[in-house]
Amino acid sequence: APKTPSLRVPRRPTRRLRPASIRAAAAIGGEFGGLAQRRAIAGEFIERLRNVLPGGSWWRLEDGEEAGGGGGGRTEATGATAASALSRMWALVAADRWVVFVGFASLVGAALAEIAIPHLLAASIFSAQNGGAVFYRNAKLLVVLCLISGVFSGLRSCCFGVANMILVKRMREMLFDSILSQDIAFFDEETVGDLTSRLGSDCQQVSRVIGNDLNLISRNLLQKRAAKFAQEFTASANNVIAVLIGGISIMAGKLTAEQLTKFILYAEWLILSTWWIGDNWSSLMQSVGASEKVFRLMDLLPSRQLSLRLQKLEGRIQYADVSFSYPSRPTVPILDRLNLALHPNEVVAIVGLSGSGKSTVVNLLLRLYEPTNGQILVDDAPLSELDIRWFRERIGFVGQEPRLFRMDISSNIRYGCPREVSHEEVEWAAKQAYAHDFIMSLPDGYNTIVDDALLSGGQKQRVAIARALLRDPTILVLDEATSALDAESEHYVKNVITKFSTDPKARRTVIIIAHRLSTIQAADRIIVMENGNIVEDGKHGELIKQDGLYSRLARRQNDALD
Ligand SMILES: Nc1ncnc2c1ncn2[C@@H]1O[C@H](COP(=O)(O)OP(=O)(O)OP(=O)(O)O)[C@@H](O)[C@H]1O
Repeated sequence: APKTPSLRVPRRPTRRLRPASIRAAAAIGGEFGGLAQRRAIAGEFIERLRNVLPGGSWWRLEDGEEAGGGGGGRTEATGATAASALSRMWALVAADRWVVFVGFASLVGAALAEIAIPHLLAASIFSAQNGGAVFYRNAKLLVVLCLISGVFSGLRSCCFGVANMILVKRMREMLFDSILSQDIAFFDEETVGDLTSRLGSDCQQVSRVIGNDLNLISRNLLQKRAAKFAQEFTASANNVIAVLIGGISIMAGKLTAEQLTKFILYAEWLILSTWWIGDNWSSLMQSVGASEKVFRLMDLLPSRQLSLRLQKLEGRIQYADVSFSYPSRPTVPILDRLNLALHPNEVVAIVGLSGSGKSTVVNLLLRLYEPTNGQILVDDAPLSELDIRWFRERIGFVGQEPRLFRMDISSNIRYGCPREVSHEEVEWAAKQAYAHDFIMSLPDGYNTIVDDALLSGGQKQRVAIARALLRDPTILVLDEATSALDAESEHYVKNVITKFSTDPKARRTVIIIAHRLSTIQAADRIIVMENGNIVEDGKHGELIKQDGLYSRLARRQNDALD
């Protein structure tokens, strides 16, 4: 339903800061300052005047600065940005432009019908005095016009409502697409609240442009024009500016009561239309302001991606003098000239105290971030030049807290696999990950619906390992859960890792970030990290003999178990 000023609650007086120009003038002082101050006060007076005139905001309940969608408050657009924002919105709905055209056609139809109503209303009332055919003819016409206006108004609201939904849907899809393709560093800086606000309230506010503002502005503009046009036909009513003068004119016989009534009805209409236009104009500008934030995010491109694809990935990885700081904390070095070489099919465990940089080493390999200095080579090709999608399809990653979706276990294991897989293959992967037995003990086996809450941490990790193995990745990264695994799960994870190093069919390059040293004793090599550097490198037995950090960590964990 159209918004009318009378529906609004009067705005409580807001505390306003004195404009900077007044404060500056006061600070300058003296005669020159006095002149500047007078000018600034005049400027403020004009601003207040504009505020109470049509389109001003004195009756609004919300405070300008405090209101608006989350993450940035309300922004009003200027004319130039409004034109470009409107043309982009038009591009989004252009494929379904017929809805907008039908909406505008109905708008014109409804406005023309409505504008004739006051004229006929007055004519009907006054012809009722005399009774007879004229009255009945006017009354019938009035009913027909009301019907036409009702049907067209309904069609207009419906079409603009549909156009509105199309705009919001397309905008949200494009924005969501753009958010998904951003670099991980983008998410370090943007808060979830801001992003959901862009997708939610900002898109909704933008959509008001078509569904509400443009629609009502056009309707009222049209009615203003039509009212003026109709007014010219109400003879001498044009010469009257007030009811009082009208009354006097009636008494003097210059004007009929019918003419005065028509004039009053049209005059009221004109005033209301003017208010509505002003009101909707400022709302339109706010919607366009919200659209700027949305379009800015939509236009944000992820970092440049290259498209080198190797004939076959063997799984040789080399970190050459890699230094790194997270973009959100550029002054804090996390890795400092790190050198590390992993051979194809090697099972390497990375251990170290919390915060030593283990996950960061893996984040760089997954290309979630780019090294600040140095480079990572994969099969001797710079990682930064590889087609990232192609490379990630060949990497399996099992995080510390794997996510399961609310669907059956079989679908959870298949999730993300780029090819069709049979049930036998799913079962094979589950057996490799030591998940088959516990899955079979569930009420519906592989068809049991699960989600994050229905399985233990160890079981979820084994389902995630099965998911990764089903894709048969050349490189597998396993970030072992830090939270306590039950003894049985720990035993199975240990078995999985042992299988990678001993079973020729299961071999691939494996990187395990380990927190329980008991699980990685069978690894081909153990890398020990401290403060972003590698401080020890060797097999379990060798490192224990070295009596360094690894052996201290191992002793500490044994003591904890005793
Ligand atoms: N996204 C990030 N932005 C800024 N700093 C980060 C980010 N992620 C990690 N860090 C910082 O980088 C350092 C190394 O973190 P990292 O996660 O690599 O350590 P870790 O050895 O894997 O630790 P844990 O064993 O606890 O998982 C820590 O000081 C951490 O605070």
